[in-house]
Amino acid sequence: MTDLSTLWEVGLPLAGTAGGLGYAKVRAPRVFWSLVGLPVARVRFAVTYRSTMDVCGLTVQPSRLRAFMIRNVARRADVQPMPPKVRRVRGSSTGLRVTLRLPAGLEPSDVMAASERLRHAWGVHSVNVAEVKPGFVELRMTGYDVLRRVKMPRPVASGPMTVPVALREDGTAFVRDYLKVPHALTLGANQSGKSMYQRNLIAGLARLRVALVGIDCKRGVEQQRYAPRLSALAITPEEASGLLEALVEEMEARFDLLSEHGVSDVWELPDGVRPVPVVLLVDEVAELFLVATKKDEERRDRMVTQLIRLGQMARAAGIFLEVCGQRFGSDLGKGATALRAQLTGRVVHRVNDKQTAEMGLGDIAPDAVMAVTSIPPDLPGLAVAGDTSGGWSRIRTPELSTADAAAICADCAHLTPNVPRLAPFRPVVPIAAGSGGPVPLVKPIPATS
Ligand SMILES: Nc1ncnc2c1ncn2[C@@H]1O[C@H](COP(=O)(O)OP(=O)(O)OP(=O)(O)O)[C@@H](O)[C@H]1O
Repeated sequence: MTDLSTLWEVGLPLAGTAGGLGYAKVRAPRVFWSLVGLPVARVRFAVTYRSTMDVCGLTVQPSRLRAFMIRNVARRADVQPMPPKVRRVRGSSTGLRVTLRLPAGLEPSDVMAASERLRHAWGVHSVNVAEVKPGFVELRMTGYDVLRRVKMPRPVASGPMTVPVALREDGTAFVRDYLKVPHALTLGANQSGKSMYQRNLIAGLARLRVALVGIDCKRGVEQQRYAPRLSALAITPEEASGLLEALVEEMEARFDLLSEHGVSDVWELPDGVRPVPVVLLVDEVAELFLVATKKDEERRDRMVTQLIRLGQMARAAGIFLEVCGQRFGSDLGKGATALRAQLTGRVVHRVNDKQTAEMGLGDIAPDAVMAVTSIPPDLPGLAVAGDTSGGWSRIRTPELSTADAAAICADCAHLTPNVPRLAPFRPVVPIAAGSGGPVPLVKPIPATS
């Protein structure tokens, strides 16, 4: 009887705890990592650090002076190879971050090359290595697959033109910063998650003091719902041509303004004079390249030339491009590769062939092409983001419904600037579906241009 009651008193709570942890591991990996994974990883790291670095080839022989000190001051006969010095260890709800000071003879690429071995040695989901400053690297370990269920970290970077759009596999936010990377291209096959990416971007941009301009030649099926927050929208190639012409005129007028004030960038202008930044969102860029007649061909050539001009010069005038499509190669027609070269931020979702992955990343981050071809179809929204530094990372957007994105645009409608040159393209605000009435009227704030 006593045995039975002891078993009941001790076994039941133990079984409950084990069951709870097993449930948390699957359903709430963040909680499981914080309660179990992180303490275990910390201990494992502390106990095995030196031997792991040794077997991973990340140790160097100490300098002669140091070897002399070890022998004569510390009175140790054997002089062991030294691993990088651990400067800081920080745990988080997604992983563990360790800052290392590299000894002479080791460089960040040595640690990057060993990241897969380190991951296995410490039993974590991934190890990403980032150079934080010369001589220092940060090991960003994640305890579980953070991209399976995306939860954006807080606080995230902020700035006048920064939008957190997705989560990186190292647990940090992937931030679209237009001042660092002014123009970008997003590629992906059908159902790969391009629209979700655009939705997150628009929802973030809607809250900033920027003019959003849309070109969606699929008759506006994607962008029409964001109309309350759009300063201009074109839904046919004819309208797109006129809108691009107006944008180029706007850019030229802004250059006149820069020249009047003797500055080379809108951000150098005084606050009261600076024109509002403009972000042009082009959905399914291939639609702009399609031609049926000779007349269409002329219009296409004009539009592509205008887009290339914007790509080459508009950054200084505060006009940024965000282009999206399924493919973007020379097969689209004249000017496609010249335009692509201007779009230096790249996000490539699952694609149908290696060639498309190469179109997206081959010219800026060749190592990332393989990563794109291995994106599984059961993880829509997973993408590879690269930039001209050659660096790349896997990212995934949080889920955001079209209704929620449209509601954010409607809530932020009062932030919609009226850019006079783009006024003829101002979209008609549609009746909100199911609301039984119109969405709040747009209250334009006067443009300063
Ligand atoms: N980050 C994500 N997390 C979860 N589900 C996602 C994510 N991104 C996309 N999805 C889902 O995948 C499906 C396709 O997404 P989306 O419409 O964004 O793809 P797309 O590339 O724009 O497709 P298409 O070109 O056919 O319009 C949708 O059902 C969407 O809900």
